[in-house]
Amino acid sequence: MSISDESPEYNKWLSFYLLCSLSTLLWTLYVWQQSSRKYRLGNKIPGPTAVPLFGNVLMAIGKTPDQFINLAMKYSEIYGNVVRGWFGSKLIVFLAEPEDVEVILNSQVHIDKAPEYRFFKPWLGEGLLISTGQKWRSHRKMIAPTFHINILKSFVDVFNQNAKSVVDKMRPEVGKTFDVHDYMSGVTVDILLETAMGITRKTQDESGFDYAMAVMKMCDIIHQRHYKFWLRFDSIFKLSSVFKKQKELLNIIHGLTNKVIKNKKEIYLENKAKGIIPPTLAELMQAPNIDNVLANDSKTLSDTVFKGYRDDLDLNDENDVGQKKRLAFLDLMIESAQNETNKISDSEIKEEVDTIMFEGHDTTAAGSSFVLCLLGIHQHIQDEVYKELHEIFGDSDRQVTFDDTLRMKYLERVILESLRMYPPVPIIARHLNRDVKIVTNNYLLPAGSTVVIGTYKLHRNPKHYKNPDEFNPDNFLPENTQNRHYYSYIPFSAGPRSCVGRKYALLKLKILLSTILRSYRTVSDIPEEQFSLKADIILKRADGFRIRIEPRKKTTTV
Ligand code: HEM
Repeated sequence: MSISDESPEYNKWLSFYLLCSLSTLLWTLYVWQQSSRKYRLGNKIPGPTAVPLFGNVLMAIGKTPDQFINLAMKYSEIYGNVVRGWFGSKLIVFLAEPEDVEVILNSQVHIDKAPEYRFFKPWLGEGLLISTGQKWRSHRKMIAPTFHINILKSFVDVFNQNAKSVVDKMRPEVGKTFDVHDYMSGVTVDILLETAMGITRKTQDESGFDYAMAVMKMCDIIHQRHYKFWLRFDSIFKLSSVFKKQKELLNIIHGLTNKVIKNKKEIYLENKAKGIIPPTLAELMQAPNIDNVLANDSKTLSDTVFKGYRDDLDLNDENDVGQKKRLAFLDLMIESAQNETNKISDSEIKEEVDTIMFEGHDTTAAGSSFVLCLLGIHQHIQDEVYKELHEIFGDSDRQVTFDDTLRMKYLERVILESLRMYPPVPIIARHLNRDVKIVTNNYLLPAGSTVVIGTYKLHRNPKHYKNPDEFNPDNFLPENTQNRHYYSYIPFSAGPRSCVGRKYALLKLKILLSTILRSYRTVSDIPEEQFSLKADIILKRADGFRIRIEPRKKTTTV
């Protein structure tokens, strides 16, 4: 009996053979893959069982941001502080041991960001956060000095005015339960518009508000591209409604940055023609005396905490040349481009301003919101903070000075501890261009893999913090920090690519929080065990930062 090539029997056999051939092909591919160097090295590291071709990617699909955090925590409980995962054929290694983290972050070689940062590219271009190589080096060298302590001191007034304004805005909330992040986010953008772009409250029109909203929504889109697996593919993303939304938002964001840069440049040139020239970056960097370091009593607690990975920010401050007129970061960049100290084009300036606006926004908004919630829970710690503030200010409601911030030692410990337990940037990711050997078990991580540093997990290592899940500002008493591994505390990352805004952020947080806490007591009825966290690029509470505020006793103006 013959089987005709039209018959159902023939089709059945054909399908069977095709399926067998495909399975054999996939199996051979899988076996070949597994024997490759990358797989051999990767599979030495513990991690969940991977499915052929997909690796571990299927377990992440469909997870919401808070479920994703829980999953990551579950695997770190099972496999420890070095865990591998396969994203298809891509090796991802999660690190949470300070010794291993130091190998990566302290290196001048492993400075490339992971491919996921490309989602920021349409917004931030080749700004400091994502650029690499020579471009990153030269821009970092140019931008780090704009965060010089003298420039920061000149922002104290802006921080104070905005802190006062948010206290006023929060007044109608007295006695109610509300999400304090809304307020922290708003005030942070206002401060950034002023300090990064030089747009003051008076000169801000509707576009400032639209810009702030657009920044917040763009963060959300980038986050969606991280956890909605299909949106990772540019071809699919470009067909989605999210892409259309992104285009609209970028028009708003880039529209304002371009407009401001254009105006500022025109003003600079007009002034220059009149002989009015602002102080130059070069002036700031030309220290009359290299030994003129900041006196010890003007060093903050965090200067000590972060001294282990001394970065270019410290070098800046040693070149202290006295207080200067206030200039926004943008003014400084325009000035340095115009006087040809630095080669930077208008579009590169735009990328750097957009980067600062992004990096400086939700990080501090989330950081300050966590502090207010934690103090709302731990009333005895809030009492200590208030006692310290009362010692500094008495009953006066005068503005905070830079020197006052140096005296806020306990508040600083509270901020550092809050950043330990709830680091606004919960993961830092790098792409490895070369093999690297880490300390744990001498594992060799092959070039081409992605390293993910889990700040959240690292900061809760019982080897370095006695009761890691307990909110205890005393973790930052000098006697407790001096023998701790420096890389066990990296809320601002560390090494050459550390956060350039660290000192700015800490100064702003102290002024903002002290002003709020002098006016209100915060109260929270939700204990930390019930916080529902989500890594929305920035770590936040999925359940909202809900607190109540009660007015402090009436103060008298001096
Ligand atoms: C509590 C507040 C902040 C936290 C926790 C924080 C944390 C971080 C972290 C962890 C990184 C490294 C990111 C990575 O490698 O993926 C970073 C980079 C950066 N941050 Fe911050 N940041 C804060 C505030 C700020 C502020 C206020 C600014 C600017 C005004 C700023 C500007 C930057 C910039 C430009 C970079 C890129 C630096 C480079 O790659 O050279 N940050 N920040």
